[in-house]
Amino acid sequence: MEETVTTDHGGRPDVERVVVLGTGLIGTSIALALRSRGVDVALSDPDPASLRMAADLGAGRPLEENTPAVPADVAVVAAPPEVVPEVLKKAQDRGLAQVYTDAASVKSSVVAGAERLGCDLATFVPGHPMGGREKSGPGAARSDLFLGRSWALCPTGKADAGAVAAVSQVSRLCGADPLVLDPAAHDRAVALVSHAPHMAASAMAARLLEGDASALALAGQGVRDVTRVAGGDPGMWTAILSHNAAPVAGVLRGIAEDLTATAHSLEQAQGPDADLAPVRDVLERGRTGQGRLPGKHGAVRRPAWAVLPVVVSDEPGVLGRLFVAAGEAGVNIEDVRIEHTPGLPMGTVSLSVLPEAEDTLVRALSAAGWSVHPGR
Ligand SMILES: NC(=O)C1=CN([C@@H]2O[C@H](COP(=O)(O)OP(=O)(O)OC[C@H]3O[C@@H](n4cnc5c(N)ncnc54)[C@H](O)[C@@H]3O)[C@@H](O)[C@H]2O)C=CC1
Ligand SMILES: O=C(O)C(=O)Cc1ccc(O)cc1
Repeated sequence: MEETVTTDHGGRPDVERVVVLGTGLIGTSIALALRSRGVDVALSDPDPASLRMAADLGAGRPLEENTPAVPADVAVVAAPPEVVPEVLKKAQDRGLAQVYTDAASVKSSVVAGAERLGCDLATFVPGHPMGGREKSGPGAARSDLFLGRSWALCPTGKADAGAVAAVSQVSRLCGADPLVLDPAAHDRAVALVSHAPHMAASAMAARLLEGDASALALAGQGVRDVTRVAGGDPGMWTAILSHNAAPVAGVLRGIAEDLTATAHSLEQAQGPDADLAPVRDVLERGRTGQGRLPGKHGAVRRPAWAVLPVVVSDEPGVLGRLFVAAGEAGVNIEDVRIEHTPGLPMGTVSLSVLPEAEDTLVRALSAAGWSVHPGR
């Protein structure tokens, strides 16, 4: 059961004041996105270093200790899944907000925990933003993390319609598309599209421990794509997997069957003309499945930045000079990616800029003697 949420208030948001409890990657990213839309944000985290960093990044101001005179519109619990129910209960008891949501990657266990602790389910709309990174903490936060992503909302039957509308608006303010589904359906879906893929990536990445340095030196983009998410925090992922154990185990069994059949077929193969039908079957189904993922035809709305590769020599100060040259041309660098081939004295710095600034930057850098490669 699922439905898209049509409650769109447009214009000036009704959600004007938000409290974010947990200022790690997700909490700080939500807070930054809301701040960029003019929302007043108060922050809280038991780790003072995380809280200070989030505040320094402009994600909001620290939440005052005492009970607020006026509750915020929405409180977002962006803490590890196992503590979400208790954080929610304390927040509701303090009257921090009129409506509550969370960001945990699992939903049935959070709802069960909230029920067990006697949380008010009329004002709680469990949520899950489907944007993330393989890094933790506020230092990895980005205001555009949720742009064009789905944001699952899993209200129980007891939730007020106004609470669902308010949380839906929070998701839209972060640039995401809210999608309502029940907690069990959510957990089955994310087992397939997030949790089992994470475990499969980790299992592949664990094989890399067996490779010697020369094997790893041959690694190209393919293995990096397949293993990227394996860089996530093992503690957090163990908690996520343990809270969605049966659905994830089911998907992993299917993967294991395909891999076992593939390995068996390859072991039986006698020469290049061997019948590899089982292998081909997995490859065919894999290609069809990959094609079912939305995104290729425009579902993901990331900012359309122009990317300008600049080949630079690997020497001290070169990045500083490049950034100064861009600044002198009046061009703001939105993002930067550095690729350095070990053993070579050169590297490529890819500068992301607003499309309308690209020509100016190309002209200015070329005139100053930089090796720019637009359109690559
Ligand atoms: N990492 C990812 O890509 C995604 C994670 N999520 C979910 O978002 C939640 C937060 O994950 P991340 O931000 O990645 O983790 P993180 O490790 O970057 O941040 C978690 C923060 O929660 C704080 N925290 C711990 N106990 C707390 C408590 N009792 N009250 C308030 N804050 C507390 C920690 O001090 C830390 O700052 C998790 O439930 C996770 O399942 C959802 C979407 C994506
Ligand atoms: O890194 C990615 O591509 C992700 O999809 C990250 C992610 C991790 C955990 C979630 O609960 C949701 C999204």
